[in-house]
Amino acid sequence: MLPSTGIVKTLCQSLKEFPVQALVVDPVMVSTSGHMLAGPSILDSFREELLPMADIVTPNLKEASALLGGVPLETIADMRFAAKAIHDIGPRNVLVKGGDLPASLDAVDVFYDGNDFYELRSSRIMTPNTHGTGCTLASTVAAELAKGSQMLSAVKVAKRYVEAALSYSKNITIGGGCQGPMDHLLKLKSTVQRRPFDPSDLFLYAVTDSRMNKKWGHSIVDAVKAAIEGGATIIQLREKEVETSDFLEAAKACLKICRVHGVPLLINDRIDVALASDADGVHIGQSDMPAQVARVLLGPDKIIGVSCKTPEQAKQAWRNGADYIGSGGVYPTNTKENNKTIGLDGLKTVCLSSKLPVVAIGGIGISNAQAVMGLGVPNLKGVAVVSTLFDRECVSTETRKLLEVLKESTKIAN
Ligand SMILES: Cc1ncc(COP(=O)(O)OP(=O)(O)O)c(N)n1
Ligand SMILES: Cc1ncsc1CCOP(=O)(O)O
Repeated sequence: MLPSTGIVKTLCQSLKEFPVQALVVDPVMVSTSGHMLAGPSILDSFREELLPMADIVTPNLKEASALLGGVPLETIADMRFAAKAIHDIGPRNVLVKGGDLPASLDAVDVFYDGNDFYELRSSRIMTPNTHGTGCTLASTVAAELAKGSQMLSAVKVAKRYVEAALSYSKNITIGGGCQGPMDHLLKLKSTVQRRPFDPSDLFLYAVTDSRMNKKWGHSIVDAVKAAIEGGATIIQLREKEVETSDFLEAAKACLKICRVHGVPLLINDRIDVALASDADGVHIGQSDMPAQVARVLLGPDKIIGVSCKTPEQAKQAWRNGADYIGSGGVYPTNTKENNKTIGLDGLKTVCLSSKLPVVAIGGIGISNAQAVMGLGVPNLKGVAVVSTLFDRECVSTETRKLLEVLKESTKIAN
């Protein structure tokens, strides 16, 4: 929002003529650094025209106070009062940002949707580089809403993103002023601990199975080591029968090995284990934790894969913030009970319906991997396999053999 009465009036007129999918208003009047950016004359047009049209308004404490005629706002109870009072002006949702709440270690924001209050906490990042945080938060909310997120999810993702960007840029120096801007490009910089998700990681996707490991006397860690040795490009721990504490220990041990080899490690279904072990992400099914909730819990940097059998599910996965799709069973499988087979045609339909990279799964091995990759759809990036690698005595040899077949199939395709 630009801070001039004329512009606010023109904007409101345009919004009446051309309604938008969602209107996010950051009522820029006082910057994060405390500078006045607009005079009191703008308040009437905010209150009377713009706020009643807004899906959400995101004032900081000083702006909330100004919108309410200068009431002091110093506690979380005050912020709740302000959120309700601003909601009464007309916006559907209000987020009062408590970045400069006195005596608070956490950065606490209060979200109010007209029925319930939510206190959203994140750690306070001590940095002079806070220019642009409010605009970034509001823009991220808008971007999430455009992707189809619910309002509260969008706000949570935005808050996480701002926290991560502030933390990433807390020590950089830009210019000679006492305050600097935050750096939004953390995802593109190489200094973050894990490299960003690369769809080509899906090429040979090894998915573990505790029953198979038990049958062959392999520990999870040994099985993962062997798969990486054979050339697996990504690992998923799909451990349906282990205790949570054993799962967590195994995940931490596997993560060490995966990090050394630059191979991403994902956890099947268990967001809690992924969070506790700091694994690179999760793979979730249609009846697991919804992907948009997983995204809020895991933050913007973790990898999220979603199982999809239909174009509708694939479209939803995209809207929910998934990074890739696992699609199958392409062929019948004994590894997953009662799993519907979608065939090569079903796989192709899912691939063509989505912008996301896809990995095929289900009954895939040496004899049919080439037929799968030969489908020739650009976003089909690889195959995910369980029994072909892990229901075998020598996991590394089997992985190597499959890798050769996959490499051969890409040569043929090119
Ligand atoms: C890469 C990949 N794709 C699909 C699945 C299946 O996941 P889900 O539907 O959650 O079923 P379970 O694996 O939990 O039985 C997968 N695990 N990996
Ligand atoms: C987990 C899963 N999801 C769809 S099929 C399948 C099992 C794949 O196992 P396998 O590679 O042994 O057929």
